[in-house]
Amino acid sequence: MTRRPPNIVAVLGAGSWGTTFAKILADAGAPYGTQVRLWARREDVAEEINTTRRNSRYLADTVLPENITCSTDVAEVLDGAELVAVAVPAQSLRPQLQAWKQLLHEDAVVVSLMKGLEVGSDARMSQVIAAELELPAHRVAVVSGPNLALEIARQEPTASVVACPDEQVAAWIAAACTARYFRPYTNPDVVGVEIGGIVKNVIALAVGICEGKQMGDNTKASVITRGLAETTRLAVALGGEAETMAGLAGMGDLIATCSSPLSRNHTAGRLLGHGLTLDEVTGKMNQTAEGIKSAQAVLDLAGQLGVDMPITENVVAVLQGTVSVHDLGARLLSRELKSEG
Ligand SMILES: NC(=O)C1=CN([C@@H]2O[C@H](COP(=O)(O)OP(=O)(O)OC[C@H]3O[C@@H](n4cnc5c(N)ncnc54)[C@H](O)[C@@H]3O)[C@@H](O)[C@H]2O)C=CC1
Ligand SMILES: O=C(CO)COP(=O)(O)O
Repeated sequence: MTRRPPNIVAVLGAGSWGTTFAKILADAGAPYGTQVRLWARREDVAEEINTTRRNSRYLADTVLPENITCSTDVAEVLDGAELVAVAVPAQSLRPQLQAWKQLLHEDAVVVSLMKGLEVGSDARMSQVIAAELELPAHRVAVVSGPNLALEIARQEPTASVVACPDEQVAAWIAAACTARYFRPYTNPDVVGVEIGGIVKNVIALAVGICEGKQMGDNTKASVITRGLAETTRLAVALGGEAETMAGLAGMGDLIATCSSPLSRNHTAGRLLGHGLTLDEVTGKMNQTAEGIKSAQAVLDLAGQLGVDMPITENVVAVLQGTVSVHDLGARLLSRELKSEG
């Protein structure tokens, strides 16, 4: 039996992706009377959305649908929500979940929109959500793909992936976020989909550094392709599918992030390549570039599993200041010769 669309959905986090995903859910749910409730940390953001239908700090040119309301009161936002999507910076997630736990609807499905790995535990966001909220696997899902928020807010067509081990739940979420400009596919491979989204941020830092150093398209294509190879090795070692890495959440997201000036990770890399320090880069960007913090966690995880991730290793060394951006290209090329596979 097909499950009816959710009456109420909640989106926690009113940054660029949370606000854009709220718009997708609102456009998708409008014919069914779905109400979308967005949680913002800041009162001025909530007030602006409710009174002007805009979130000018993150999505200057977008008018949000009428069936979105925004509040700083998370209890109000979660009340009765059957579907809850979360888009806060990865490193800030765990401490917030305890406060949300008691407020969650008893059957709610929680969807991670985040693309980061937790520093310290090396946990994926779906793992943090399942552990802290004590949810079974069929009530935790991930949405990931080539999804630059600003393009989607402008309603430029894109595809994405909804990952959940329960295929009916994945199909229910996919239906709830299918809009004229947003086409989700389903995939039971949560590990692969999530790892694709996490590691592409680290590879985008490397590509950005190469671009900042005026290196050309051959260099960038080489880093992207070998970046996909190391992402695939990590995903497979964790139990994910190599096939997922050839899809939207793997190659698709990697291409979008490594080629777009809209990507914060790509931009951060480019600024590093121009010679700015890490502090100068983070000071200049007032948005989340997850790869900066996740890179070390990715490398730790790879180390535990005995997975070779040379690009990630070099990005971490640049971020730590032990390798100069001037030496990155040469370091990537001077590795021992081996077969491509
Ligand atoms: N922007 C994009 O195009 C996409 C972003 N993502 C992922 O979505 C997640 C969120 O990213 P964005 O919305 O882009 O970030 P953002 O920087 O645009 O917004 C982050 C939001 O989290 C809030 N926030 C910041 N620190 C917080 C804290 N300590 N506690 C609670 N809330 C806090 C901010 O007020 C803001 O509302 C990231 O994991 C990112 O990788 C995924 C797909 C696309
Ligand atoms: O995940 C994204 C596109 O799919 C957004 O990338 P950035 O976080 O680098 O902007």
